[in-house]
This record gives sequence, structure tokens and C-alpha cells, in this order.
Amino acid sequence: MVDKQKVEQAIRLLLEGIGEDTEREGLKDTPDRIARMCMEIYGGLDEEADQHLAKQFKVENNEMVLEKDITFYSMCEHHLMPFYGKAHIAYIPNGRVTGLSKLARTVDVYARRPQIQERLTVQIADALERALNPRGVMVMLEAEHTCMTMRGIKKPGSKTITTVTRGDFKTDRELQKQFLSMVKD
Ligand SMILES: Nc1nc2c(ncn2[C@@H]2O[C@H](COP(=O)(O)OP(=O)(O)OP(=O)(O)O)[C@@H](O)[C@H]2O)c(=O)[nH]1
Ligand SMILES: [Zn+2]
Repeated sequence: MVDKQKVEQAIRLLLEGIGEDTEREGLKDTPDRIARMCMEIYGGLDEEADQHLAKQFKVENNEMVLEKDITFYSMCEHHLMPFYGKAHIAYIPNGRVTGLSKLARTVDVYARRPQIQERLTVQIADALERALNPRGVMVMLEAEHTCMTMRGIKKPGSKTITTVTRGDFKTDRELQKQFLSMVKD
């Protein structure tokens, strides 16, 4: 739960710390704005994806389901700067599928926290495994980290790609290839 008052105090201190005048017109509402923004961008801390993924439907056909190009925005926990990109999620059902939008909701729940990309990838895969007990899961995230592009090493255009494979996707190279070619198209 975001403590709005604490965040406001912290932002006031930060602005003082960088030598700004917290009372000037453009900045006086900034602590309140950022506290409200934190409720949004860190809102995933109060949530689990399980409640979303509980929306399920029976299926006869246990072929791969892939939801690709799910745009996400998260915050790098080392610098509190955004990293953002696309998530691609596939699973092989085991008699049940979840609502398509629930895959994107799952991404949002775990993206809206201070994160590292590797953990975000694992948490999405874990949630799918817990909820659906699928025959396989594969998650790939492609993202640009602003802590790498606008500061520090400053490498604009560099991309970080992370993957997690579980079950059939771990053992079956052909399935992995199929995932990769479907993601690329
Ligand atoms: N593995 C991983 N590293 C990340 C992620 N986001 C940021 N980082 C890295 O976290 C590291 C933090 O390194 P530090 O040396 O403690 O911090 P720093 O002095 O600001 O480092 P530089 O970014 O190299 O200037 C950096 O190498 C970042 O690139 C992420 O999602 N996953
Ligand atoms: Zn960072």
C-alpha cells in the first residue's frame, strides 16, 4: 500500500536535495502528483495475478496459445527509472485456458512494482503455472532500460531480452522455435 504522505515528504526532500525551490509554481504540487503516480505505477504491489487468471474456460484442443506484443512499463529497482517494451506469453493448455486479457493483466500486476526484468519474466511464468497447470509455458520480454539509455552507460537502442521456459517448452526445441518464429512474424 503506497503511503501517500511519506512519498510526498520524500519528494519534497528530493527536490530540496537537488537545490530546487519546492514552493515555486511549477513544483508546489509535484509531491502530490508523484504520490498519486506512485499509486498507479506501483499498484501491482497490492495485487497477485491469481485472481485474474482464475477466469478459465475448458478446452478440448491443447495446442499452443500465444499472446504477443503486450506492451508493458515497469520501474527498474536499482535506479527507479522506467524500463518498457513487449511481453510475449505462450502456454500449452492442459484442458483449460484463461481469458486472453488476463495474460496482459498478469503482466501489469508484476510490472507495476520496482523490478528487474529477469524477476518480472519469472513471476509471469510462475503465475501461469500456478493457475493453469499447463503442459508448458514460455515467456519472453524485450525491453529498453532508460537507466542504460539516458544515463550511465548511455546506449540508446540497446534492448534486453529475457526468457523463461517451463515444461514442454523446456524440453522441446521445436516448440521453442515455433514460439520464436511466431513472435518474429
Ligand atoms: N540484471 C539486471 N540488471 C539491471 C536491470 N535494470 C538495471 N540493471 C543494472 O543494475 C546495475 C546496477 O549497477 P550499480 O553498479 O550498482 O549501479 P550504477 O553505478 O548506477 O551502474 P551503471 O548503470 O553501470 O552506471 C546496472 O548494471 C544496471 O544496468 C535489470 O532489469 N536486470
Ligand atoms: Zn536501472
